[in-house]
Amino acid sequence: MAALLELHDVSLSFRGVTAIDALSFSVEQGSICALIGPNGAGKSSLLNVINGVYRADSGDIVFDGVRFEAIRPGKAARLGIGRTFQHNALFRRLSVRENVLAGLSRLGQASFIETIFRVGRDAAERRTFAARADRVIAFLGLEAHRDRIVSTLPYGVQKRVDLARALVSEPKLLLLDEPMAGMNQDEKAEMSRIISEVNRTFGTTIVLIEHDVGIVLGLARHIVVLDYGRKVADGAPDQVRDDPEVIAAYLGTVH
Ligand SMILES: Nc1ncnc2c1ncn2[C@@H]1O[C@H](COP(=O)(O)OP(=O)(O)OP(=O)(O)O)[C@@H](O)[C@H]1O
Repeated sequence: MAALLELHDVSLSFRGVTAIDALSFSVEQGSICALIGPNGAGKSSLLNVINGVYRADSGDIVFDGVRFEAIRPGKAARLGIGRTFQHNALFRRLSVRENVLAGLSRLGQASFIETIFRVGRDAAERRTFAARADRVIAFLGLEAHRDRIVSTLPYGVQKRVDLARALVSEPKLLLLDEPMAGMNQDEKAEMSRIISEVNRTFGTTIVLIEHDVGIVLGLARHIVVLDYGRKVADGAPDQVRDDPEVIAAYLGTVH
């Protein structure tokens, strides 16, 4: 299958500290790719470069046939790059539905406020967006929580709301920054099942950061291992698991 995402020699540093060091790899259309590596390896920075939150110092990215050196986050979203964050960036005082609708605000004609509060100019757009939000809410099993205020929900449910908000724009590429952080084993298994189902049902290509190697080996078809911003390994789970450099750099250390 063709690559949906290609990184070519991407580098990024913060005041002389190298976060990403001449990194190149590709992610196949329709696959689940996991980024693993110790704290500070550059994983979150890399997601930030791909969706335009950070600007790389050098190198370029090809996404769905479009080559860019830097991109604005809004443009990345419109091209089909969706994103969740390591620490939920949800609107805590708004309902689940309003948060999911917020994921559509960059796509329509209406303003952000008009989109989440379902008021304003374009009634047809409002109806389409509301139907899309409700479909994603149902798909992720969030119906019972639809009108509840996000801050009142358990953490595991909030992580699902974050995923719903990213998914509602129907991204081609979904970047998930530690979607299972802080979860117990049952919640991780449930989130892992949901991520697989999103991938299977919608064909969404997924790049995710996850520290639990057991989960990663079961979920991802492709694993990229980073250490000090460099690529240590890149391949199928079996290859990566048996790579001596990976064992030394990551699997051998307790995270
Ligand atoms: N905004 C920033 N300003 C300065 N330095 C930063 C910034 N973001 C990241 N860094 C530095 O870049 C390096 C890579 O950090 P990054 O957060 O990308 O790693 P990570 O692999 O995601 O780590 P973790 O697993 O802890 O989330 C680290 O040295 C970090 O301190």
